[in-house]
Amino acid sequence: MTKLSVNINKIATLRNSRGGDVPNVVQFAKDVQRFGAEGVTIHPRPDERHIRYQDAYDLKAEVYTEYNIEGNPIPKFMDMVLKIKPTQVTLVPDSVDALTSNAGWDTLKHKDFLVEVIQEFKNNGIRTSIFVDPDLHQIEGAKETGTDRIELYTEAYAHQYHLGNKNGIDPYVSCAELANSINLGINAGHDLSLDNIKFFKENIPGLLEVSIGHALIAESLYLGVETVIGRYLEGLK
Ligand SMILES: CC(=O)[C@@H](O)[C@H](O)COP(=O)(O)O
Ligand SMILES: NCC(=O)COP(=O)(O)O
Repeated sequence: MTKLSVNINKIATLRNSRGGDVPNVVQFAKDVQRFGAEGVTIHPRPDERHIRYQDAYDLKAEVYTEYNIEGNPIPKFMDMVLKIKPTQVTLVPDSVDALTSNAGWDTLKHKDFLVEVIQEFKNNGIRTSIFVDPDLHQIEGAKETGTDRIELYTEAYAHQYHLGNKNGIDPYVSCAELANSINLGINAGHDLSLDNIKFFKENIPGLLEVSIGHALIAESLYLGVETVIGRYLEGLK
């Protein structure tokens, strides 16, 4: 069973573009859970360009499925996560100005830092996951950090799948097999979509959770726009 955690960053992006509260991020989180999502993911960035730190606090009361907060564990982020105590924290090595996440951790180089941060979250009862490239050395390094799970960075898979190269899955299968053999839980995310999710799920053994935002929101627009235009036309009759 693989859980679907819906990343609602894009809802905050849309809200922020008008300065008001439409769409309402908390209401959206309540609705995706009502529609069956098994988790809600947010990835607040230091400039708060989409999800704001206040959103992270406001969501705490309404996320009754798995609450996953992603981000680079800078002091401000750590402080927030330790106060909120979500189900899971996913550590992502973003630079401050990153447009979106673009690399996994170097778990060998940053081992001491990761060990310390992960221990602090685990001491507070928060499950930990670290964002990693599909590289066997990085998976072994992740195990050494004490993390409960890894999140496989799936951008490369999604790109190759889009080009028609199904063997782009191969490094992910190898990493998943290794992770399973050393008792590391497996999550995955980034650029997963309706197009590529089924093949990924079918080939990755032990996939516990996927977090999906960008494509899921774009697909929702396309799948909903016909209905909404019909309703406007009704209203304009
Ligand atoms: C870790 C990851 O792949 C996602 O959290 C992604 O970074 C979403 O963040 P943005 O919505 O800021 O692109
Ligand atoms: N952890 C990945 C995530 O939350 C969503 O990534 P994307 O679907 O917006 O690329």
